[in-house]
Amino acid sequence: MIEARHLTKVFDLSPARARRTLDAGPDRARAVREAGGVLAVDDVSFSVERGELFVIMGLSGSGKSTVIRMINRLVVPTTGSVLYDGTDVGGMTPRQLRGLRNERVGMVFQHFALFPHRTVRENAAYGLKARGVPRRERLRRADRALEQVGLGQRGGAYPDEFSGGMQQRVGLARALTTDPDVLIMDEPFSALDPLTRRSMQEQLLELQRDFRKTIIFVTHDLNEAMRLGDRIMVMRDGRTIQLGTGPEIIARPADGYVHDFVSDVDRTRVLTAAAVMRPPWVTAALGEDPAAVLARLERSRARGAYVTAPDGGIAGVATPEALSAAAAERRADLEHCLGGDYTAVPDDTPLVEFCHLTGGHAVPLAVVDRDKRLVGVVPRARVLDAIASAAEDRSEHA
Ligand SMILES: Nc1ncnc2c1ncn2[C@@H]1O[C@H](COP(=O)(O)OP(=O)(O)OP(=O)(O)O)[C@@H](O)[C@H]1O
Repeated sequence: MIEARHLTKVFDLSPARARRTLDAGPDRARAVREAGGVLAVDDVSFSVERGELFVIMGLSGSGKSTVIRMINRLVVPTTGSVLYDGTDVGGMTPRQLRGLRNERVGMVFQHFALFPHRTVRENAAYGLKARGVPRRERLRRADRALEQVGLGQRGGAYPDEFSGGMQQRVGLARALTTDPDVLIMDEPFSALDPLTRRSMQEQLLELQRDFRKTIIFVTHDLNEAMRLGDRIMVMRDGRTIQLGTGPEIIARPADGYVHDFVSDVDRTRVLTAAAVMRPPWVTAALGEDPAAVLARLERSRARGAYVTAPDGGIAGVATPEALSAAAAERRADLEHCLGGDYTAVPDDTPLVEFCHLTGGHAVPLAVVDRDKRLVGVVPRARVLDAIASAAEDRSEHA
């Protein structure tokens, strides 16, 4: 949906001089600095899929805001380009660019002004006025957006009756009224207290589950990035140092800087079942011969076989005892062997939520995908390893 190619931005030099300086030698940052400029973003490339929540994370001054401002060309890149749905934003006419900013891309900032003398509903509808949408339609859309952010009944209130978190929801509602394809959120929750922040994050995830917007979310808080991001791009000094999913970044930090950053994160909340699972030892299909499955079980010394139904979902677990009985009775399929007891969790369940479920059954915890198909298993030892390494990391950091 959005593709950024080799974005580079130099401030405080003319574009021509900036480009000459960038070409001057290998140490671009230094060359720019010596010429009196600031290399805010240096050769950053990424693409954001439709429906993805893409997080850009980095400390203050790492170039995050400059990157997102280049996406809708509020900042013009020195070199590089942005493609929006395949169209080069740099080649858009002023009119197309206005359309992009007003209708297709919504923005939410950390601080934005609500009009104190207007109701929350009117505030939420504000963005539509400039677009010439009739008043009745404006208010209807504002009500719908307020509903989406959990303020459905409060449209008649005035901003000063609202807490910081509620005001920020009004800002989000304002961005949603135009039903944009993409939402760009620049540190939207940074000014909120931790509890409110947490509840806003949950609200955003809920909104995302229901509406699947394409969201680019900027934050300097790694825990927030991990909680929200489908993928996270870590920036430092204008460059991308790592791009991946939260569990990928935790498991394999690209360098010491990212490692130091992630050692602060509570891994038990970030590591998912998918990140710690391994392939199941023995699986079987419902129509199979019990004797053959029993032979496989004995070879692997597993204590049960996960049996899948024709639709791919788990039908149950066949234990060695049930399989031997069926084999003795010369039964032709596994239908009557499904006695084994097991538990399954979705692959995106965090470790902290499933660790107590392991070890309670003869077979390891089953991990299933969205269509309830078996994708892996988590034996108890795997969980203990993951928790131990999480704890080790925390004590190292302390
Ligand atoms: N308009 C500008 N003119 C000159 N320098 C700028 C301008 N905007 C940003 N910079 C510089 O570019 C670098 C990157 O800034 P940017 O605001 O993109 O970082 P950031 O990661 O978003 O930081 P923050 O979280 O503090 O907003 C910084 O050194 C900043 O001082």
